[in-house]
Amino acid sequence: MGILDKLFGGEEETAAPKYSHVKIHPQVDNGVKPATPGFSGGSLKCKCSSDPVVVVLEAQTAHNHVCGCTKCWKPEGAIFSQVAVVGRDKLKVTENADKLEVVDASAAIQRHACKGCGVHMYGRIEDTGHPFHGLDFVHTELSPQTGWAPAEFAAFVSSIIESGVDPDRMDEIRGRLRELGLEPYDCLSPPLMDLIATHVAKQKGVLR
Ligand SMILES: N[C@@H](CCC(=O)N[C@@H](CS)C(=O)NCC(=O)O)C(=O)O
Ligand SMILES: [Zn+2]
Repeated sequence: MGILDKLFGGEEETAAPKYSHVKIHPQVDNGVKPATPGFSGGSLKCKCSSDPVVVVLEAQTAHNHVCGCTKCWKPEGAIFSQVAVVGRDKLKVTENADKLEVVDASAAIQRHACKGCGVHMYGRIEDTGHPFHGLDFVHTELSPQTGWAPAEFAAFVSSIIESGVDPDRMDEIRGRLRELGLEPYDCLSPPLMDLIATHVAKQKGVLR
């Protein structure tokens, strides 16, 4: 690019991706696609070839993100899960609900997994005092529809080490997340952390 282009905003210089060899999750590895405007829901299906569990979501999801924690369901080979939320009143199990079981009843998020294929169909918070009560956690990659809200950030990034990822790979993994526009956080994103803290402050009565 010449000096005049630089001064007067000629051609844009876009850095070539440096970390495209680093795989995060199939839904984001080739770039994050925008949601379809007006998209208002669809279905999720587990991976069983017969009698699959089907869940219907009657709304677009929010706060989609990739999560590096050890508890969220990930597709084979992925180091991150991709998980979004939807209002619990917008989620219905429509087929083969009898195949679902709660993975860990003591966890805040009750993850309902298919006993056949192991896929987590939804996670629900039953504790009414929890900041995220009312929201269910879902993996929209299980949907045949396109148009779902894309991942916006990366959560619990350092936790991938707990799954066995070499700590020496963290720079390239955070580098790839940034290239994809998924800002890496070691807990949740600042808006969600603020939401949790506000909830706690109101519960304690230090904020109204
Ligand atoms: N370092 C832990 C973090 C687990 C964690 O706190 N996960 C978050 C994100 S999904 C959470 O909200 N967990 C609540 C739960 O699993 O019920 C791990 O990787 O297992
Ligand atoms: Zn998680």
